[in-house]
Amino acid sequence: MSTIAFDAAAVETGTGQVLLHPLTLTLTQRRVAVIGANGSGKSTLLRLVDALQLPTAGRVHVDGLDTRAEPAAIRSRVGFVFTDPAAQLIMPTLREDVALSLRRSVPRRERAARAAGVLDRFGLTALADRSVFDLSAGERQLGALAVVLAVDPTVLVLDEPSTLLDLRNTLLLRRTLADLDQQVLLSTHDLDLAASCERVLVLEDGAVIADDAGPAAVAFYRRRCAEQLSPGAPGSPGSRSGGPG
Ligand SMILES: Nc1ncnc2c1ncn2[C@@H]1O[C@H](COP(=O)(O)OP(=O)(O)OP(=O)(O)O)[C@@H](O)[C@H]1O
Repeated sequence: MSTIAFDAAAVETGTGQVLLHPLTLTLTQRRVAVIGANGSGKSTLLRLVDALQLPTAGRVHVDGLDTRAEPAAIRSRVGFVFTDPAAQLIMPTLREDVALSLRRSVPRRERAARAAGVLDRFGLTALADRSVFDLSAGERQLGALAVVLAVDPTVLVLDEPSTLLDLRNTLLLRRTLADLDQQVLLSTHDLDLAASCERVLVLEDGAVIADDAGPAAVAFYRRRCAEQLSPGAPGSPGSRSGGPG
């Protein structure tokens, strides 16, 4: 299993806004989820792992590789699935996109068969040659996952992978992730998916406020949200705190 290590890793904008407070932890579990409110810093944390975002302080390592010093080696190891499949799919069809992602690792004569196998695994064979613009959002999201998994990354990072999926495809995604050999780090608002992970980080305002096994962390997060919405809690609807006198 891989090791993702955050060593006082922090992210600040050029204007001094803190997106992620210094974070020190080591992730070695097979399935790790990051949950939290909109804007709490989940995507920022995930992007550090693939060197899409470099820490403005501290370090991030994947299997000993420093994301700052070796971004290319990091990216060949870490597959990143974006929330928006349009950010991932660049070819006219899924078949071409999967074949493109295989161009560095698979000889040309073997690419077609490999691409067909990957698409079949996700139930995408019937859609493989259709224009990606004619696919539904959920079909594109599954396609983007297939494109990234085709090259067999060591670590798979997924930013809200089930946002666009219907129940059947959500279950397909869950089963696919459960069966993978790779280490998986994902952010999600799907608390059932989070609860099925071995370890869950709960983020709030750019800081980890809980770090626990799936069900315990999800229960903590539910309580936290309920407390914040209860009458009189700071920031809750109807709360007068912070408002004009
Ligand atoms: N380059 C940037 N400059 C200023 N603020 C930024 C920048 N990038 C992100 N942010 C802000 O940082 C906060 C965290 O963003 P992030 O995308 O990590 O949140 P998130 O937890 O993934 O949210 P969501 O659940 O809505 O996807 C947000 O308030 C966002 O607006």
